[in-house]
This record gives sequence, C-alpha cells and structure tokens, in this order.
Amino acid sequence: MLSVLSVASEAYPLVKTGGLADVVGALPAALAPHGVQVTTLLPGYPAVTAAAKRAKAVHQWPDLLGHPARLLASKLGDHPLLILDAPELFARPGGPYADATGRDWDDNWRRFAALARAAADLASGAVPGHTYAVLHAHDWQAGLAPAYLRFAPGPGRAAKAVATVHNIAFQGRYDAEIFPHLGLPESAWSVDGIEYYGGVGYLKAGLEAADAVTTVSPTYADEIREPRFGMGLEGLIAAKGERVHGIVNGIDPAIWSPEIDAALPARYSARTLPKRAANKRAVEQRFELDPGPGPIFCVVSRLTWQKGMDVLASAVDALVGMSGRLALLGSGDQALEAAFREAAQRFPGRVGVRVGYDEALSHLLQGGADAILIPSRFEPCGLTQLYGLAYGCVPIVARTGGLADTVIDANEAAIAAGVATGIQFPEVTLPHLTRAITRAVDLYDRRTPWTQMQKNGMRQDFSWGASGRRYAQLFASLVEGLE
Ligand SMILES: Nc1ncnc2c1ncn2[C@@H]1O[C@H](COP(=O)(O)OP(=O)(O)O[C@H]2O[C@H](CO)[C@@H](O)[C@H](O)[C@H]2O)[C@@H](O)[C@H]1O
Repeated sequence: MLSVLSVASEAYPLVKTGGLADVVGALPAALAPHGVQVTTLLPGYPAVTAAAKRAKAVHQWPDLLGHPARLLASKLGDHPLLILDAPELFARPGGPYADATGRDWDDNWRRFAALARAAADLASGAVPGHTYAVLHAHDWQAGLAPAYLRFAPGPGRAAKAVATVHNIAFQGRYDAEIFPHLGLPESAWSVDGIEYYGGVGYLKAGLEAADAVTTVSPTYADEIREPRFGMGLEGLIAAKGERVHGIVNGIDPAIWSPEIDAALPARYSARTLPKRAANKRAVEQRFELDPGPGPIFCVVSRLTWQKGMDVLASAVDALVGMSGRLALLGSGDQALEAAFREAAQRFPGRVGVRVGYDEALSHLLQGGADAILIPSRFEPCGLTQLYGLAYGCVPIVARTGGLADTVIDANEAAIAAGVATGIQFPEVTLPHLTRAITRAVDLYDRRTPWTQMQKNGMRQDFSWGASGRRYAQLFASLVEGLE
C-alpha cells in the first residue's frame, strides 16, 4: 500500500462548510481500491474532537507555533484520521475560519501554519511510527505544508508533496511581519518560496513547493493559467506546465444516491422516476410554495459573487413570470441574503428561501426540485451539479470550469442524439441566465426531452472510479520519480 497523508481544514462528516469537505471525506474510500491508504489530518475543532471520543494521543509538541499540541489517532469512517489537538488554536465556538458573527479569526495564519507544520513533521519522519510516501495538501489552509517540507523538514526522508487547488480565489495572504513567527529559514523568503507580492502567500507557497499540483477539473486547470481565473497565480500555474493536472471530483455514492437517501420521503431510481413527485410535494411544503404545473428551480449554494447569485437575484422576476417557482437554500453575503428574502416576500407561494446551512434539506432539494441553478462566474469543479445529475434534478449551469466538463447541453443535436443532461449558458449575465431559464421551462413543458435528460444524468457514472485511479497514478509516479 502507498501511504498518503491528506491534510485539510474540513472533511465530511466531521466538519463541512463547502465542497472541500465532501472531497476530502471521500478520498480515502476513492483511493483504497487503487492500493493507496489515505490518512486524513484535521484540526481539532470542537466538532472533530467530540466525534473522536476514543482517540489515542500518539505524539506531543510542547511548542507548535507558540502553543502546546497533541496528535490524536482516530477514524474517519473506516480510514485512519489524525487530529491536531491544540486547544488554544482550535477549541473555540463558531466555524472553522470565523467566529459566530462571520468575522475571520485574527490568528488564522497561526492556526493553519500549525496544521501545516504538524503535517510536514509527520511527512518527514519526526513522529515515530508514522511514515508517508506522499503529503497531499488541500487549498491554502494546508498550503504551508509542502513549504515546511522543503525548507524545514523533519529528521527522516521527506515525502513527495502534492498541492490540490479547490478554489484559487482563496489564497491565505498575510503581512510580511508574520514571517519570523513561522519557524522557516530566511531562504524561504523568496519569490520561489513563500513570498507573494511583498507578503506571505500560503497557497502560493504550497503550489511553489509541491512536486505536483492538481485542481478539480480539466477546464479549470486550463482556465487558471489566465489572469481572469488565476487571480494573481496564473504565472506560477503556467510555469508549472504539465505538472498541473485537472482531475474531476467524484461523488460518494454512499451519501449521494437517490435509491438509498434517508433524507428523501420517497426513494427512487431512473426506472422509478414518477416517485419523485412525493419529494416535490415535500419541497413545496418546506418552502411554502403553491402547487402548480411549472417546474421548481432550486439553489443550494454559498450566496456569493463567485456563484453568480447577484445575477440570479435579478432573474427572479423573469423566472416567476415564466410559471417557474424557486426554492433557495444558502447563506453568505448579507446583501444577497436580504435580496432573496425580499424576493420571497414579493412572491409568496412562488419563491421560498431558507437562509442557513442544512445538509438534509440540500438532499431534499436535489431529490424533489426539477432543476438546479448554478450560474457560477468560476467553478473549479462544482459538486451540486453532480448531485443534481445523480438525482434527476436537471442542472442549469454557466459554461465554466467543472460545470463545462460535466454537463452536456441540451442543444437540439444533443436532444436528438439522446445525450443531453442539462443546460449550459455562455456568460453570467441577466440575458443569458434568463434565456437558459426560458429554455428549461420550454423543455420541461415538452416533457419527453426533460425526462430523457433526467435519465441521461442519472445513468452517468460520477463515482470516484476513474478519478481515484488518476490520483493513485499521480502519487505512484511521484514516488517512483517519474513525475
Ligand atoms: N446552505 C447549504 N446547506 C447545505 N449544503 C450546502 C449549502 N450550501 C452549499 N452546500 C453544500 O456545499 C457543497 C458545495 O460544493 P461545491 O463544490 O458546489 O462548491 P464550493 O465552492 O463549496 O467548493 C469548492 O471546492 C469544491 C471541491 O473541490 C469544488 O467542487 C468547487 O468548485 C469549489 O468552489 C455541496 O455539497 C453543497 O450541497
């Protein structure tokens, strides 16, 4: 077995604020069939330590970035989990990155430097009994781990490092004054080290120091070579050339299958689609929507600019005008939350809005709404369109990143060939989104192409099979010195 240490700030089901958690939670099972054992390292937030009651302490740091810390060994499902138990850093109420009011913790730089330092120790022999061939660092929160491994490794043989970008918009940028507190040598302060526009860049540091970089779809891997999507890191990504791999996310069938989903009043498959009607009734009830003949569009999303939610807010009138109804679950920017609440007041019975985070309700929407709207300005992979495809909730998506790679647009040729799975639109503007909604309503009225689209999506394979193999091949090639 090839042994991999996967380091991240979230993992389903212990702690989740978005798609990163789903992927980190799914990777151990996705890679096991390919001879890779994944050990996940997570910060010891209250929810994580509480869920790992019988965890065993396997290591101690008297001073990890200024605070004492322990390493606890536990399980994430059937797979090994390590928890960085550093109460001064992680045992606090609120979310993983911010307090209950949504304000980022002031010491995030220290919290995620500590996580990275612990990971690098583990991946370079500083903790007896723990050896890893590959360190797999996810997003900026784990970004310093490859840098520590390169500039200040432990006493043993350093693992190979892979950095995975789930979203290049979040980069972990801090003032230069934190540098002396990171425990890195002066040599790390350079353009090919951790220095980034005069400050410290955590994601930049990880991308620079890693032996290989991956991101979560082939199209996004191309897009981030350009300034429009690279957000300052395009030069670095372009310079990495062939060492940047786009590996599309899969979905975990144990959690996302309409046949077995406990959150659905009625379970169903592509062969028993009419059963979905009971779930649609449940969506109507939960979102206080009047029954009607038209489609229910849903949204399950962070309410942010990235997700194009401002454009969607301005499309609500048109959607309702076309006999559509909207059920929205999300949270994020306060102005957008207010805009959707206001839309719900303006269109009672036609627009229902739940501001908040609700895992079970997200499953009900996928299993009961007719279509899911995903007007993202950029989308590294996107998971909600994959859940939509698996659940017969037709995705209506902007043609970008992983959305472009996973949804087959229902143009007349694709409909005639019986391969369409959703609707794509080229630009995130009000006219294009409105046009996409119009196309959806027309296809829904025609029934046959709509049902065909639902079935096409449900019959596609979005399991981790092929992508798990690609990660395993990449890890193996690094270890063998081929990459
Ligand atoms: N209010 C709410 N209540 C319940 N569940 C909610 C919710 N809002 C969102 N979710 C859930 O959070 C996850 C969101 O995942 P996405 O991949 O769509 O986007 P995200 O931007 O978080 O992830 C980033 O990382 C992932 C993983 O690589 C990439 O797919 C993506 O493109 C990138 O932006 C889904 O599981 C969704 O159901």
